[in-house]
Order: sequence, then structure tokens, then C-alpha cells
Amino acid sequence: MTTPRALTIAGSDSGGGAGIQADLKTFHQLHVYGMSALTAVTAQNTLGVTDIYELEAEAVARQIDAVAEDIGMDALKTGMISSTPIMEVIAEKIRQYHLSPLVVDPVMVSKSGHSLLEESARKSLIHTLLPLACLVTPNLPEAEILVGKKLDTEIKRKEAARRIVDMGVSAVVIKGGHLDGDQATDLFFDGEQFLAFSAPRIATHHTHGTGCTFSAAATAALAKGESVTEAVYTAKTFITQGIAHSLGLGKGYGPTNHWAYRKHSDCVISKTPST
Ligand SMILES: Nc1ncnc2c1ncn2[C@@H]1O[C@H](COP(=O)(O)OP(=O)(O)OP(=O)(O)O)[C@@H](O)[C@H]1O
Ligand SMILES: Cc1ncc(COP(=O)(O)O)c(N)n1
Repeated sequence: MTTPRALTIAGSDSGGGAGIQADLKTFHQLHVYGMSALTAVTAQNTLGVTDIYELEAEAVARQIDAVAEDIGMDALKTGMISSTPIMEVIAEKIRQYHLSPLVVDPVMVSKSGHSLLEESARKSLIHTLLPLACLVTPNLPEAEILVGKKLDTEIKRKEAARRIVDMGVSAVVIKGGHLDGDQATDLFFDGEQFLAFSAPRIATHHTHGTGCTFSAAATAALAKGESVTEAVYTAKTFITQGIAHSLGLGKGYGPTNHWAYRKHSDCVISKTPST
């Protein structure tokens, strides 16, 4: 069997809990060979983002060229992409090399409240990147921005999932980390079926990088040949273990534990049809 390979195109988090660092740790734990194309360097820790240094679109393009022309990949994901020129060059490279399957984590705002995507780039995310993706993984505020309305009921969230799939992506998971309730439930829709992926909500503020880790785990699972629904189940299990066994690092929103998935098996995930 050949070694599964995955590429992450995202920003660097100096604190190591989110971004490229979370993605590579996740790929590694799932026994997938990880590669990266950096879009930006952030000075960041568990308390917040102090600075963002964006790379030139050309620099992002060259990194993708280097990986695609030699090692290749079985799946890829995008994370923080702050501007339209970078978004467009990534889409161009994905089309040029026919890179797939693609998971898009539409990172917009950090847990600490810092904007990571220019407002003008939102349209470009919807029109250039989403149609190339097999899965998009917005959190609740990101889903609200994608469809332009408040999603305060399950009916509205389902309607939003339909609208997001109509944007050209094959499937969507609207993550439930920002909802209340004793279950953390993520709503999946692939144009045919709605599924609810649920786990008990863990009372913790160590949730920095949960979205990055979730989408990276789904990407790694796809690289290993899992179907999209199997990959979402793997991602949900991986992140639940990571939150349940978080490391207690930092003075703010701490990182999750990226090795918990391989060490523990005490979290029960339910996958049920949502009618
Ligand atoms: N307290 C929690 N307990 C259990 N699961 C959680 C908790 N918080 C988030 N999750 C799960 O973690 C995953 C990521 O969800 P979340 O909504 O936090 O993403 P996010 O806001 O994009 O993350 P981030 O912006 O920190 O990268 C989802 O599967 C969600 O259900
Ligand atoms: C480089 C980078 N990418 C993504 C996030 C989102 O993660 P979070 O919402 O947990 O801050 C981040 N903070 N930094």
C-alpha cells in the first residue's frame, strides 16, 4: 500500500494550536504524510492574534507547484486564506493540477475574535473555492455569513445547508461548537441526506483550533480512502478526544490534544439521520 499524502494550504499559528501546525499534527496522528503551503504567518497564542504577515500570492502558488509536481497528494484542505488574490491563485492551482478531494475550512474569525479573512474575499471564497470542494466545514457564525442570515433554529440551519450545497460544493457540515446544549451536534448535508453527528458537550475553554483539527482529520481520512460521511465521523471522533483530553496549556483558549485520538477511546459519537 502506498503512503497516504495530504496537503494543507493555511496560515501558521505560532502557538501551535490552530492553522498549519494543528493540521500537520493531525495528519501525522492519522498516519498520513503531511505537506504545507503557507498563506500567512500569524503571531498568536491562546490569548489572541497580535500580528498577521500575509504572503504574496506568488509565494503560495510556488509552494503548491513544488508539492504537486513532485510528491503529489491524495487529499488537500484549505484553512486561513485572508485575501482575494491568494484565494484566486489557490483555485487556479487546484484546477491546473486537478487536485482533489478538497476540504474547505472557511476560516473567517479566530476564537479570540480576530478577523482572519478580508470582507472582500468572502465572495471569492464562495465563487472560486467552494465549487471545487467535496466538503466545506463552516462553524455557525461562518455559515451565517455564507448565507447572510441568522441561523437560530434547526430548520434555518437545514435551509442554510441546502443553500451552501447549491453554491457548488458536494457536502457541508455546519459545526455545532458555538451552539448551546449538552450535545455538540454537527449537521451534515450532501444534497440528499441530512445526518447529525453528536457528542456530549465538554465544559472547557480549551477549544483553540478545533475547526482546523476537525477539517484536517476529515482530509486525512479522505486521503486514506474513506467516504465523505466516514471521514466526518473520523473527524468528529478525533476532535472530541482532543477536546476531552486537552492539555491545559496557555492562559486563554488552550489547544486541543492532538495525540488523544490514538491514546484514548472513551468518547461516544452518534451518527443519526436528521429528518
Ligand atoms: N465544548 C465542546 N465539546 C465537544 N465538542 C465540541 C466543543 N466545542 C466544539 N466542539 C466540536 O468541535 C468541532 C469544531 O467545532 P467549532 O464549532 O468549535 O469549530 P470552529 O469554531 O471552526 O473552531 P475554531 O474556530 O476554534 O477552529 C465540532 O465537531 C464541534 O461540535
Ligand atoms: C492560522 C490560523 N488559522 C485558523 C485559526 C482559527 O482557529 P481558532 O478559531 O480556534 O482561533 C487561527 N486562529 N489561526
